[in-house]
Order: sequence, then structure tokens, then C-alpha cells
Amino acid sequence: MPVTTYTEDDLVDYDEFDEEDEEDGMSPEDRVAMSNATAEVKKALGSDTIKVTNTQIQEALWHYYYDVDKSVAYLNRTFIAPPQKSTPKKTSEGKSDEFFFSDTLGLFVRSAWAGRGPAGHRSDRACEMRSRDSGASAVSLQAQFSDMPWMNVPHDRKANLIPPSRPRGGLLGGSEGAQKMSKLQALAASRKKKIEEKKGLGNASFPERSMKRLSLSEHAGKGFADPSPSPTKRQKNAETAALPSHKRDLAPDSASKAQSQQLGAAQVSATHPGAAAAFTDSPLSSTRATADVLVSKPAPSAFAQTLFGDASDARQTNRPEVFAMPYAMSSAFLVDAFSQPSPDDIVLAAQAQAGKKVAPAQKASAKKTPSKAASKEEEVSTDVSNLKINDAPPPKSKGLDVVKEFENSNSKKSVSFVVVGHVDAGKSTLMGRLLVELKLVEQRTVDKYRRQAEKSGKQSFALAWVMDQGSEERDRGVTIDIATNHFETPTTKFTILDAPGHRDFVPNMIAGASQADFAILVIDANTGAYERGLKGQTREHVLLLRSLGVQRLVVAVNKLDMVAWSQDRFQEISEQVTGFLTGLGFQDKFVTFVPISGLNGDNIASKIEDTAASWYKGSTLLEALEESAPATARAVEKPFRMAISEVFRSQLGTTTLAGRIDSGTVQIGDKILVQPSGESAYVKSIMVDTAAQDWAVAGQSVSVALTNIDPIHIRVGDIICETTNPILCGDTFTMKAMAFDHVMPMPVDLHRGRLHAPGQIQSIIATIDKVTGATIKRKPKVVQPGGVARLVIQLASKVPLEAGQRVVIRSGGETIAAGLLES
Ligand SMILES: Nc1nc2c(ncn2[C@@H]2O[C@H](COP(=O)(O)OP(=O)(O)OP(=O)(O)O)[C@@H](O)[C@H]2O)c(=O)[nH]1
Repeated sequence: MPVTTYTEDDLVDYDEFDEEDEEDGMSPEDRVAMSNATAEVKKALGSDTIKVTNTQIQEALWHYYYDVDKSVAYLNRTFIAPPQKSTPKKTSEGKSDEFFFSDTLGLFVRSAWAGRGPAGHRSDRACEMRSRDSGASAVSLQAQFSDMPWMNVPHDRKANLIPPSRPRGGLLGGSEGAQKMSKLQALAASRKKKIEEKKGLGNASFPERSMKRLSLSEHAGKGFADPSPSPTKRQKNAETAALPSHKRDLAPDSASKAQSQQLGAAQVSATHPGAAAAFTDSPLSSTRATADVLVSKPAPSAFAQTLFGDASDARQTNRPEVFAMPYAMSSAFLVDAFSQPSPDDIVLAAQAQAGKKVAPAQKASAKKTPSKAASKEEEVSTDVSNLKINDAPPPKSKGLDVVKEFENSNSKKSVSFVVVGHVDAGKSTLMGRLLVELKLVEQRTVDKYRRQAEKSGKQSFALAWVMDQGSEERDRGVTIDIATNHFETPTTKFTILDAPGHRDFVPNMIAGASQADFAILVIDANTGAYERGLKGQTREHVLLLRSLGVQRLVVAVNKLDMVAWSQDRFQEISEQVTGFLTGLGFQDKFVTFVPISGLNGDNIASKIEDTAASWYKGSTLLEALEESAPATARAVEKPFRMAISEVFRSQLGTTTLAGRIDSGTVQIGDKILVQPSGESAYVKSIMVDTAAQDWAVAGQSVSVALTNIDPIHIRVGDIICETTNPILCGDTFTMKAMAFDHVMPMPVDLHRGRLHAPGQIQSIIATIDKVTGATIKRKPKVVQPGGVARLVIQLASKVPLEAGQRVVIRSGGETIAAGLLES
């Protein structure tokens, strides 16, 4: 343990010392008191007085603040009759209030004046001052405590006095003036300086150096020798001494940045003398080396360095010193491991050059090349890096006249229908049964589903599982998303869009209905269920179908097995629903009612044989579907548009989009545009229903594989269109809407297929007559349910929508209106 001896300079506060007006530091009152007390002590000691000197008496009195008794006791104990064996521990740890802990010294010292008269008000610092100053010999700490009993211990067992930790000057501790360095500190300082010089600290970025100079403690020692110059002078010093040397190191951009930092620092100097003083000094000045590197100097925090450090500094090799990254300590760590092309890059670039193959894009950092060969590779790499994924050769187009091809194809009608109805009406079961009847799903598959469903007590859902493939759908026994399937009859190709009935999934139902040419409305004929449905999603779904332009319906009155094939029940439901549909504008000729049992397969693909149903002479469901399927007036001559319902990404770089072509035609090799991203791509292949084809037309449900596009630019709900006549994106639209609920200026979500766009009803232009279209009232505040109005919708972002499209408006989870975009 190092032995530190305090010198007078270490301990004396000159300011306070100067306050004493006498040479020995005693006031006249002290002198009188001392004289009187000395006489009393001598009197008390009697014959023993000769064993002590006057000085010892007076020191004792001084320590005990003229307490004669204590002084006498002390003199007796120490000089006249000292004990044979000292007990330093006991004494030093004595509980007597004669001792107290001095914060300044970090030691227990004798408290001669504690709580005594006027002196009791003195600080322990003043006490130390007096102790140090009383008598010429009492200037060192050792000497000061030489009269302590525990100082009698053998020399080799003496305790060492350890210097207390000093208040840390600087940013946090405040600067209290000069701090002298020990030899050890000086040694550490000079070592540190050497290391910094080796590392080329001079190359450190200017902001970092500026931060170092802003450290108060770093230059705390200069306060005495170098009084703070005036702000003007400091700024001038900073400009003349610091800036030019940094300018040489920095690129123009960095230099200007540095200049602005310099200016900022100079501004700091005007209000912060300490910081300003630091700013005037070069950290590299050898003459100040010792003072520059006090052990307690606080460095700028990592946060400050992050703020002021130059991120664009090319001298990245210094960074690991700033931020101690664990991996940087590894012997395997290479600072500039990525500054040159990787071996793989070089090989690929060379291969590309030799075989004219497309190499992967060069890393941006690979700019330096170590050799001539490498520089050639760099050229290749640069060329390669200029290549984009879009530069791959597009698929070849056969240049077909698709409209003619379609007219000459004599292919079957291709239609889509959506299956809607209240939750649990039996939609999925019905479609599952239909596919089984058509032998598109094997009975053993259904049996397997039944066994699996039995385990969870849902055996009645086995047929529904044919359509509901999702585990959550199966667990919950409800359809969540649109399920798609295909079948065909001798005359028609059908696409099934099985929609969810639950009110929570109405947006998915909207997506299905947007792609449908017609619909099956499934109604649960069971007592009470039909009524519930009519108040619930039966009604909402029908409204949505009508709003989305679906005109043809097959109404499947289901679960008639549960009402014993009651003709009355069927009649009752048929009449009520007909009235409801007619009220919404559906024409009788486009609506067909079929009594069925989806579960049992009655009247699905074949007529029921049960005599209880002998009263029914009409079509089976399958026949009704064929009869209802519209001879689609295909918009094949219109610009190509297709709404994306699903996106599949393959690892081969192609992205496949599923959806229904709304208008126009498409063929392999066509360049298309994805909106709203505005990215183009090429059509690589086309699947219509389940068959690969060279082309497809409006109305067909297709899967289109695209190349030369990053799938991040494609989302469900986007539109792909032709590049020559693309759909435009907008955020403000006028629409003619039928209100399902009270409609007023309010936040809404706009739905078209899978496109969901938040926005608000900005204004209501007018309410209009449903039939004639004449204006009823201009700028009404609200549209009543069932009313028709012209609205202005403002969306939060631009989306690909255009006049003529049907959209639905929902708010708070409810459908409030639906209609046609006019502009
Ligand atoms: N008795 C009888 N039960 C049926 C019939 N059709 C369906 N079910 C039962 O009705 C329940 C619901 O059938 P699902 O096919 O899941 O009904 P869903 O309309 O598809 O339901 P969501 O899609 O969730 O709205 C199941 O337990 C079926 O077994 C039927 O014709 N007769």
C-alpha cells in the first residue's frame, strides 16, 4: 500500500489561511486564553510540570480547546506516566466523543471543541486548519497525529494514512481548482499520452477532439496558471490554433461540418469560460501533456460522441476504440473485411464475363480493387451492378389476338358464384356435399374428416371441412375466409367462392361477392334460424350482393330434413324472401328457390327420393346453378384490369397472383403494371381455373405468374393492369350509395374486393330518388337507412379505383352503405 505524505501545500487552503492576522495564526483572545490555561495546567501538574515542555502543554490545550482537565489528563497519559502497552485499536475506535470522522481528511481526529461554546460553530475544516498551523513542527499529517496513543505502536505495525478520494473536478463534480498529480498519476498520464500519440490521436475526427477539449476537468489544472481569456480572445485562439490543422484532415464536406461545429463550440465559449478555455488549447500540445491527462478526467460519453462524431468519417478503424465492440477484440476480427469484393463476388463476376451470365449485383462497398485483374473484374462488377432484376429477358409473347382467340375457342361458360347466408346456415356443408356428389371429393376423404371431427365433437362439420381447410376454421366450426374451388358441368365451368357467414368476417364476404357473377343464398329453414338470419347476415349479405351488382340468385332453403320437408315452411320462407328481394330490386326471373338438405345431399345433384318431398317438382341445385349462370357479358374489349385476391411467392423468382379478371384480356409475355406501387412486370404463365393457357379474358378466375418484379411491390387488394392504359390512383371519389344505416360525414372504411382503404365521408352532395335519380335534397346532414345519396369520400391514401366500380362503406364493423363510384 503506498504511503502518502501530505505536505502543507496539499492541505492548506490559502484563502482561509490568509484570514488569520497573526504570524502563528492566534488571535489576541487566543493568546490570553492560552496563557491563562497554560498556567492552570502547570498548576494542576505540580511537580510533574518539569516533565513536559511549554509547547506540549500548549499543543494539548490547543487540541482540547483550553480544556485544562483534558489537557492535564492527556499530558499525564502521554508524557508523564505513559502506559506500558498501548491499545491503539481501543483508543482509535473509542466511542468517546473526543473523536469524530473528518470528511476532509477521511480520518478520525480528536474533537477537542465539539459542541463547545463559540468554537463549536467552527467547521472541522477550520479545525484542521488550526491543527496544521499550530506550531512550526505540526505541518505534516504524521506530525500532527504524533501525539496520538496509537502512534506508539511499533514502527513496522504502524497504520498508513491513505489519502482520501478527492472531489472529482470536471463535468459532474465541478471544478474546484488545480489538482496536483502524484508521481503515479504523472506516470500514467505520460504513458497514456504516448499511447495516444502512437494510435495517431491527431487523426481523430474534429468533433471528437472538440468534445475532448470541452471536458472541464481535462483542463482544470490550467485555471490557475492561465486565467480564462475573454470570449473574443478564446474564439480567436480557437480559430487560429485548432481549425486550420483540422481542415487539412477533412474532406470539404467534413470541413464545413467541422467549421459549423467549431462555431458552435465558440458560441459555447461565450457563455462557458471553462469550456472556452479548454477550447483554446491544443490537446496535442506537449507542454501541457501532464496537465492534459489528469487521471480523473471525464471523457465525452459514448452518447456525446455519437452525437458529435462524424458518421461519414472514413477512418472507421478508430470506431472500435470509441465503442468497445466485443467482436472487435477477437483475433478473427478484420476492420475492413467488407471494403473489397468478396471472393464469391469476384468469381461470379468473372463467370459472368466469360459466359455472359447475369451475376448478382455487386456490393456497393466493393470499389477498391487490389490488382489489375481485379480492376477488370471491377468493371464487370460495375456493369453487373448496373443490371437490375428487371433486365432479365421478358417471357416471349406469341402476339395473339386474344379476343379472336376467345371467340373462336368455343370453350365452356366460365362463371363464379359466391355462397352467402347467415352463420351456420350450412353453406360449407352444402358445397362439400356438392363436390362429393360430383365425385370431385372422395367419400373416404369425407369419412376421414368425420373421424377427425368426431374427436373434437364436430362430426357434423365433416362435409364443411371439404371447404374449410384452415385449422382455426375447423376448430371453431366457422368459415373465416373465402374458400375457392372449381367444378364443371357439361355446359359450364364454375368457380365456388364460399363466404363466411359470421358478422366479423363480412369484409371477406365482400371480397368474395366482388368476384361473383351470381350467388347462392343459403337459408336455414329450421324454426327460428330463418328468422334470426333474416335479421342478421341473410339480410346484410343480400344488401351487399345487390350493391355489388349481383343480380341473379339461387336461394337454397336448407336443412329441410329438420322440418320434415315441410312444404308450408318452404312456401313461407320463399314468399317472405321474395318480397324482401323484390324490395331491393331483384327481379323474380333471376331468383330461383330450391329446397335442399345439404347434409344428406337431397336435391343437390340429384332429386330427393323421400316421399315427404314429393310435392317439389323443380330443379336440383346443380340444375338451378346452370340455369342461373349468366351468359356473362364479358368486358373483353375494355382495358385489362384484375384485382389481386391472393399472392404466392416462389423461390424461383416468380410471383403468382390469383384473382378474377374484371375486364380486358391478358396473354403470356404481356407487360403489366401493378397499382398502386407503379411497378411493372411480365406475365410468365397463366392458369385458367386449373388449366395452363396462353391467354385469359374478363370473367375468368385465373392465376397469373409474373417475373421481373420484387414481390414486395405487390399486395392483396392491388390491381394489375395494362401499361398503356393503366388504372390511376386517387384519394377523393364521388359515389352513388344506398344507405344501410344512418350515413353522415364520418370516418369510414371503403372496401372493394380485397382492397380496404380508410377514409371519411367528406360531404353529402344530395339525396336522390332511387328510381329516377332526381335530386331530393341538397346537402342533407344525414341519409336515412334505405335512402340513396351522392357522397364525397376522402381516403387517407391514393388507391387504384375508378368510375364504374362498386364499393362498400363500413364503419365500426357495420356496413353502412354501398354503391357505385362515379368519379
Ligand atoms: N340437419 C342438417 N344440418 C345441416 C345441414 N346443412 C348443414 N347442417 C349443419 O349445420 C352446421 C353448420 O354447417 P356449416 O356448413 O358449417 O354452416 P356454414 O353456413 O358454412 O357456417 P359459416 O360458414 O361458419 O357461416 C353443421 O353442424 C352442419 O352439419 C342440413 O341440411 N341438415
